[in-house]
This record gives sequence, structure tokens and C-alpha cells, in this order.
Amino acid sequence: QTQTEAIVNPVETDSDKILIVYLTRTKNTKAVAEMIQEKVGGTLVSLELETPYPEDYGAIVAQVAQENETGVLPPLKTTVDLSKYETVFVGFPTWGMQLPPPMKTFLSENDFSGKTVIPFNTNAGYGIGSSFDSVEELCPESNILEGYSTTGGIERDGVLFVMEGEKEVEVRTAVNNWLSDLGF
Ligand SMILES: Cc1cc2nc3c(=O)[nH]c(=O)nc-3n(C[C@H](O)[C@H](O)[C@H](O)COP(=O)(O)O)c2cc1C
Repeated sequence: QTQTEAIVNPVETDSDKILIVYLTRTKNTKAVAEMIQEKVGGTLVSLELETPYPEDYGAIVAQVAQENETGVLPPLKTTVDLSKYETVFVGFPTWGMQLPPPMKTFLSENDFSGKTVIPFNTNAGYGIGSSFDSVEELCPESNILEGYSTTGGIERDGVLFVMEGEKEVEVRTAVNNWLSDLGF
């Protein structure tokens, strides 16, 4: 079925028209973004805030919880001209079982209508929460393809970067299979 869909509605494989935007703190999501780029090409962009989050884990958890509760969209330092891109991969960790506030800012501030949007995620094992649903809500006029998610770090327990050794091999294989299924 996936192959039929790919023929009917082929994904854009011209790497000039592919953008990979990601948010990362401990670099697990960044590692997945780089694996995607190795397979499909495209431009990699890391989302940076005007005012960076605190280094301290407890402090960032508290700040994100407050932003999630109040709906505050933290201003971004990163700006991207989306006009030349047709396919946008958006990568983020799960934060407070939601889409992280900076990615909410990015998706709210830019016009994704008519574009293909593909989410990817790392998390501490509790899953994507409402994050993929939020991508759909914030990009109502986009063609959202099936996303990819894997476990990353567990910062609460002092586990930061895990995308090395066997884990890296396993994730690279899964990412390549997912991208093939999408038609890349
Ligand atoms: C502020 C904050 C909130 C988090 N909330 C969750 C969560 O709700 N569920 C979960 O599974 N992991 C949660 N995590 C863990 C991250 O999703 C996980 O470590 C992820 O792999 C980090 O990605 P990164 O290395 O790209 O920053 C949270 C991490 C932070 C810093």
C-alpha cells in the first residue's frame, strides 16, 4: 500500500527542496536529523531561542511546564525562508508529554500550507505524547506524513546522549526503513 501511495503521490526527493529543522538539548534528536540528511540530503537547521533555556534540568522542566500551561511561545533566534522548500522534516524531543514550546513557535510563525511535513521525535520512553497531534493542528493545510519516534536520553536519570554504538546502528536502520516506506 505504501508503494502505491508513493507512486500516486510521490515525495519530493530533490534535496534542494528538503529542509530538516530540529530542536535538541542533549543532541539525540540532532543525531536522528543527521541520519535523515545522510539518506535524503537537504538543509539542516537547528532551532535556537533568543533567550536560551537554563542548563539546569529542574529549571528547564519548570520553565517548559509554565510555557505549556500559559501557551507562551518563546521567541526564536533562528529564522528560515520556507519558500524554496517543499518538504519539511520537523524533529523535537517530547517535553512535558507535548510538542516543545520552541517548535510550537516555529510552526505557528511560518506558513506550511501546501508543503509536506514529516515529524520525528526522541523521548525518554514515555512516547510522543500529544506532540505529533500538535504538528497536525499547527499545519492544517499541509500533507503530514507518518512520523518516526525512538527512545533517546533520560536526562532526569543522568542519561544524556545515547545515539552511539549499537543504539546508533539500530536507529539508523529504522530511520532508513521509515524513509524508504515514505518513498525516499
Ligand atoms: C524539559 C524536558 C521535559 C521532558 N519531558 C519528557 C516527557 O514528557 N516524556 C519523555 O518521554 N521524555 C521527556 N524528556 C526527555 C527527552 O524527551 C529525551 O531525553 C530526548 O531524547 C531528548 O532529546 P535531545 O537529546 O535531542 O534534547 C524531557 C526532557 C526535558 C529536558
